[in-house]
Formats: sequence, structure tokens, C-alpha cells
Amino acid sequence: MRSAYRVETVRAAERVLLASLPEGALMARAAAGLAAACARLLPGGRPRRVALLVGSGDNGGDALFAGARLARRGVGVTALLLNPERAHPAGLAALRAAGGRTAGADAAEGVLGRADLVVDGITGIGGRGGLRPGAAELAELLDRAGEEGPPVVAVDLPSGVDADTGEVHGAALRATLTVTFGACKPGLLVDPAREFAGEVRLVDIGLRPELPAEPDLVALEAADVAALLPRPAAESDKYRRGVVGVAAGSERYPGAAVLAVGGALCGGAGAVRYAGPAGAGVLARYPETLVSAGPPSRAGRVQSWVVGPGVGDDPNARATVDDVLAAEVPVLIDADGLRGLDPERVRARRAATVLTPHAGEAAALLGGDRAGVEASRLGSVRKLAERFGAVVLLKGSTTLIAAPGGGPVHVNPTGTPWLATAGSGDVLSGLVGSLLAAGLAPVQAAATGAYLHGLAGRLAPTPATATTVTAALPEVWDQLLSATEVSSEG
Ligand SMILES: NC(=O)C1=CN([C@@H]2O[C@H](COP(=O)(O)OP(=O)(O)OC[C@H]3O[C@@H](n4cnc5c(N)ncnc54)[C@H](O)[C@@H]3O)[C@@H](O)[C@H]2O)[C@@H](O)CC1
Ligand SMILES: Nc1ncnc2c1ncn2[C@@H]1O[C@H](COP(=O)(O)OP(=O)(O)O)[C@@H](O)[C@H]1O
Ligand SMILES: [K+]
Repeated sequence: MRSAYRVETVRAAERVLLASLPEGALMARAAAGLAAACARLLPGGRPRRVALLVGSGDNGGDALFAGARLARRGVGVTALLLNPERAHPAGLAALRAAGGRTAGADAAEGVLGRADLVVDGITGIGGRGGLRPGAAELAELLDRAGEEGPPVVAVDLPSGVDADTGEVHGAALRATLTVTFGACKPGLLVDPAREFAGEVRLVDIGLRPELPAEPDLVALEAADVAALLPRPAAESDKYRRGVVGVAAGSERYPGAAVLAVGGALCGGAGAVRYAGPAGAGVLARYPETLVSAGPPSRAGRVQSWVVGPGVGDDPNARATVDDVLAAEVPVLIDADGLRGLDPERVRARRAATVLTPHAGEAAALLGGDRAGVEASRLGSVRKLAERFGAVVLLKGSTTLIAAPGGGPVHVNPTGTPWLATAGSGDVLSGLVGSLLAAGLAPVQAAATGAYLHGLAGRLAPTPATATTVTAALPEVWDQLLSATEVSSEG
């Protein structure tokens, strides 16, 4: 499991560690890791030039000490000082002693134009709000150079992104690689900031023992997901494996029923019941489905319900959602089912509820606009989970999952923008509902479902469609299960 910690937590851990180490030791560890990462990105066989962007805090100090290490290896290093009087004094002295140069920000265009690599040490975890004008101009200058420009290595964080929330207010440095120290920060894993971070590499500076057991953000890895996947045992039968009910589709949108059932068949439950008006289409595609045309409550016993995809917005659809909400099993609500959903109705349920909105649906539930949700994904998903007393999976780039009452938020690491294709959300809802029926806890079901769905999106032939994503799911299971079998044998 990958973990990320908020600035406040990182600072507290750093204080403990700093007290036990000689002065400057921690920064030296950070700078050594940073310099090694930069050296690997530099071209060989000719004089090489590195430009350091140096702000007035310790982030600039890291850049200066790393620059000194590179200068000692024969690299031409120039530090652009945004605020020369406030640049880290010991870092400056080290750079100069190693033969590095300094320049004011007015020299930026020339220095950056000649650089093979840029090191962004403007702000790290001490950055507040949008970048100030001098720093913002540097970010814009590099943005204009685009692909033609030199690679940028961000020190700890790309300057201008919010470490705790992943929000970006105005300009920010766009990095090829972010070398982060001690612990990953939530902003490095959540969009829009994640887009600015490039590849993220964690440098161990000895902080781990001082960090609390519970992170603020987590991302499942393959072994975690493999351990969560429900597997039939010798004494299993289809009922013990769990039965998932799907109340989806309508005469207008019959395809949503087929897609949600397809996802549900690939989520580990032993059987799928379908209740609704699109049974003929479902049976034609998946004859293994148990189909009924009446209300969900008359369809027979299930261990979870999925309701909403393609049900439309007529009174029948509302009645279907109400009927499912009355069930005493975990319920996943998606798409049309989320329209006008009453928080009190959801809070009053005794069994778990999982909501799976995309940004537009989340905005409607929160009474805001879509752009606001996309700009503040972590805040939005937490707010929705609290308001509805439900587990919320916010879809989109860097899908997030939050539970009511706090605890770590999950971020899905496997997504791909190829999943932004009609109906792929319907497949996800069936998949997560099936994992719920198989007995996974709601947060685990949502996080595991998003992980499998993302991998299937990557595995499906390009361009992925909802149907090919479904078809790729068994291969995703195979890969995950066979990898763990090998590791448990070895
Ligand atoms: N505390 C520690 O023990 C360690 C800290 N390290 C480094 O220290 C960094 C934190 O250092 P600081 O607390 O000095 O903070 P930073 O260096 O991240 O940022 C603070 C400085 O940036 C300026 N600033 C803040 N917001 C700005 C904005 N929007 N636009 C332009 N300038 C802005 C402030 O005026 C201040 O001078 C970490 O990110 C990491 O790089 C590492 O050396 C590892 C050890
Ligand atoms: N930019 C993106 N990057 C990664 N995944 C995305 C992106 N945009 C959408 N997705 C994923 O694609 C799926 C689309 O679901 P949804 O919006 O409900 O579409 P539909 O209603 O057509 O099924 C979700 O799993 C979502 O997380
Ligand atoms: K930085």
C-alpha cells in the first residue's frame, strides 16, 4: 500500500527526527537523494548545465546543496535566486565553494535556455496559495518552452501545488520527476496537482518510524488487491459466494443494464440477479443472469444491490431507487439513481451505501459546479461522504474513495483517460456491487473495483470501449492472482 501524509504530520515527524540528528543532517540526506536523481537525468559525454530555481526557504536549500554535489562532479550549475537576500545561506555557501554560480531572476531566460535540466526549489511544503509573481513568471517561461524545454525535477513538490489537497491555484511548475522526501504528500497523487508532478520518487530520509500508523491518503498496490479478491473455496456454492442484484437500464437505455450486469459477473459474486425492463437484452448477452421484470424487492434474495445506471428520470426510476434503498443490504447508487438523492434517506439506512458520482453528479449533489469539484477533488469527496453518511467513490482522473467519519481516503492508481468512454461507469458500478455481495467492506469493494476497472481499461485494445473493458476483466483477475501465487510459493 502506498501512503501519503499531510504537511502537518510530516512537519511533526521531522521535528522529532531533527532533534535526534546533527544540524543539517536531514537536509544533506535530502540533497544527496535529489542530486542522484538529477545526475541520472543528465546527458552523458559533454559539458552539462543545470539551472536551480531557488526560493527563500529550505526547499531552495535542498536545491542549493544538491547543486553543490552536482558541481563537484563537473556539472555547470547556476542558481537563479528569486530573493537573493533570503536564499538559504549555508546552501549558497556550499554551492559557491563547489564552483557553482548564482544569478538573479532577470537572467532566467538565458540560463534556462542553455540548461540541460532545471531543479525546482522555489517552494515545497512551506508554499502557501498561488505562486507569487516572480515565481509564476518562471513557471510560465518553462511552460512556453513546453516539450522543447529542459526536463524539470521538482524538489519535494512542484512549486505552486497544494501539498495537502492537490489543488493548484494559478501557475505551477510542471515537472518530469518529483523527488519527495520522507513521505509522499497527498497532492502528489491527486489531480490536478498530480499532473504537475510527473513521476514521483520517494527519498528515504529516516522519517518512517516517526510517522503515525494511519496515513491521510492511501493507494492500493497489486498485492493488496490480490489479497482482497474474493476466491471461491472448496465448500463454496453460488449463494455463499454472494448474489448481487442489478436494477439498471430502461426502455430508453437498455445498454446500461447489459453493461452493469457484465461488470457484476466479473466481480466475484456467485450469481447476478437483474430486475427491470431490459431483461431480454441482458439475457441475450448474458444467459447466466437471473432475470425478473418486477420491482427489485420481488427479485429474490441478494447480498447487495446496484441501482441507477440508465434507469432514466421518470417516476418509475424514482420508485426503483426507493425500493432498493429500503433493502437491508449494502446498496451502490450510480448515475440516474443519484439525481435528487436525499441525504437523510441515505443516512437513515442501516446497511452501507456506496455512491459513485462523476464530477458533474457530485457537483449536483453538493449544489456547486463541475469545475469546482474537479479543482478540489479531495475536499469534495470528503464533504459528500459526510453529508450522505455513505462511502463515496468520486470518478474521473485520480478516482477517490472516502468513508464517512474520516480515515484515509483511497486514491486509485490504475486509471487511464481511455476509460472516459460511454458506459464504462456502468461496468464499474456492477463490478463494485459484486465485490460488495462477495463480502468486501464498502471502502475495500470500491477501491478494489476501481483498481480492477482501471487495469482493464489499460489492457483493453485501444480505444477502449465499455464492452472491451468488461471483456478484459478476467485477464486482470488472472494477472493479479497468478502474481500472488508465484510470490506466496517463492
Ligand atoms: N524540515 C526539514 O527537516 C526538512 C525540510 N526539507 C525541505 O524543506 C522544505 C520546507 O521548507 P520551508 O518550511 O522553509 O518552506 P519552503 O521552502 O517550502 O517554502 C517557504 C518559502 O517559500 C516562500 N513562499 C511561500 N509561498 C509562496 C508562494 N506562493 N510563492 C512564492 N513563494 C512562496 C516563503 O516566503 C518562504 O520563504 C521541504 O519541502 C523540503 O524541501 C528537506 O530538506 C528535508 C528536511
Ligand atoms: N480523465 C480520466 N482519467 C481516468 N479515468 C477517467 C477519466 N475520465 C473518466 N474516467 C473514468 O471513466 C469512467 C466513466 O464513468 P462515467 O463518467 O460514469 O461514464 P458513463 O456514465 O458513460 O458510464 C469512470 O470509471 C471514471 O473514473
Ligand atoms: K519545489
